[in-house]
Parts: sequence; C-alpha cells; structure tokens
Amino acid sequence: MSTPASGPVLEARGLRYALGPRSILDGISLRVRPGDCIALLGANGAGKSTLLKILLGLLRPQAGEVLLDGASLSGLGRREVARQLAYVPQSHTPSFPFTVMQIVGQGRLPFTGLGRALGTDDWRAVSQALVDMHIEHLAGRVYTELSGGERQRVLIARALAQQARLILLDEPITGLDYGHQRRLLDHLQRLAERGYGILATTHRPEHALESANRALVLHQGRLLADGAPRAVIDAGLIEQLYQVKVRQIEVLPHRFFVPS
Ligand SMILES: Nc1ncnc2c1ncn2[C@@H]1O[C@H](COP(=O)(O)OP(=O)(O)OP(=O)(O)O)[C@@H](O)[C@H]1O
Repeated sequence: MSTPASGPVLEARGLRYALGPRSILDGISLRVRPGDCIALLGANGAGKSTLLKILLGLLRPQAGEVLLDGASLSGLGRREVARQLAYVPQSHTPSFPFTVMQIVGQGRLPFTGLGRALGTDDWRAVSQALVDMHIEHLAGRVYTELSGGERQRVLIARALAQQARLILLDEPITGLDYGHQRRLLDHLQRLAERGYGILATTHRPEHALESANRALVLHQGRLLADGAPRAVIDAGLIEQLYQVKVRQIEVLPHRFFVPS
C-alpha cells in the first residue's frame, strides 16, 4: 500500500449516550485517520448507527466529545464539517422528486451554498462521482423511482462528490448485488490508500476481513475490540456477537465461516 497522504483526523473521546435510563453507548474512544478503512461490526441494536450520528454531530453525547482535526465538532459550523466529513445513510427519502444528477449535486452544497448554481469544478466532481459509482446512465432518472441498490449507489456518489476526506457509511453494501458490493469495497479501499479515512458499518464479518484494514467491534454499547481484522474476527467473536455457532475456515489469505 502506498503511504497515505495527510488528511483530517476524526476522534471520539469517552463518548457516553443514553436514552432516559437506558445506556446506548458507553466509554467509546476511537480515531479515524487518513489511510484507515474501518469496518464497524456489531449485532442489531449494538449502537452502530447511534455512534455514526454522534461522530457526525447529529446527536450530542451526554459525556465525551468528538474532535475533527483537534477542534471540537460542537464548535464547528455545518458547512465547515461537511467539507471534511461525508455521510452515507442507510436510506434517504427526499421530499421532492429530484433527479439523480440533482441528488449527487447536493454533495456540492458545502462549497456552493444553498440556491447557487454549480460551477465547473462542481460539475467535474459530480461527473466523476457518477462514473465512480457506475451510474452515469441513471443521471436523468428520478431518484425515488430507482431500485434500492441503485439509490444506495446514488447516495454514495453524493458523498464522493462532496470530496470530504472522511467518509462514514451506514451499511453501504446492504442491498447491492454481488458485483456492486465488490466494486464498492474495492473503491473504498482505494480511497483509503489515497489518504481518505473510511468508516463503514457492516453485518458481514467477511467484508471486514477482505476489505478493511481495521475492525471496530461494538457489543452492547461498548467497544469490544479495535484492531487488525484478522486479529479481531474469529469464530469466538462471531458466537459472542451473534449467538450462532460457526466453524472457521482458513484458505490463506482468506478466512470465512460456515455453520457448525
Ligand atoms: N430514537 C430512539 N428512541 C428509542 N431507542 C432508540 C432510538 N434510537 C436508537 N435507539 C435504540 O438504541 C439502540 C442502538 O440503536 P442503533 O440504531 O444505534 O443500533 P445499530 O447497531 O445501528 O442496529 P442495526 O444493526 O439494527 O442497524 C437500539 O436498542 C435502539 O432501539
């Protein structure tokens, strides 16, 4: 892998988040650095989406803080954050029948501001994002009329058009066919090699093993592990997280799991 270029660092220090008496996240500290391609694993309800929302500044933790390049996220403006930090949600329902081109163009809002026309650089970023996600042929289509997998690629293209060096993705491969899963994971890896910091939640341990250079594991609101995927993900972890018994198969450099 080539040496990652410099870029912003996202850091969480001692996050705690509760809803009423119910603790959702506790004692979470982590860093997303240039060159990181991180898979965030955890069972349903473990707190992955909540953690992403806190890292994006959409939710405020009761304790701890999030720092973007050393500055507290709570003190930064939305546009300032969006120039460095992009988010790909699991799904998105726009309130207007926007075309794919318009949705991807929204990724340029941190640069243009609301209601301003896109300039040459903006159009270049939008076109490149459409190419990267293989959706040039969808550019004129109405977003709400697309399939789930097509919409997912549009949302990823919007984040790429934003050209933020940190990208947080909530289950990006869910709903994508096998080919698009592979191409997306390869693309995220290449972005990390170019110095982007990537953090993606996933329900597939194999995704982390094949395509990430770090695995973060959330279990019942706490960070159970943070390390190299092969050091962290094994049959014991799968059983602990998902309460299923699996057999671990090694076909180096691959590791996969089958029911036992
Ligand atoms: N607005 C809310 N009101 C009540 N409970 C909530 C709310 N948001 C999240 N929770 C609870 O917080 C916990 C963590 O939810 P979260 O969506 O972060 O989990 P997750 O790991 O992303 O799950 P999944 O894999 O199913 O997407 C869950 O028990 C969920 O029910």
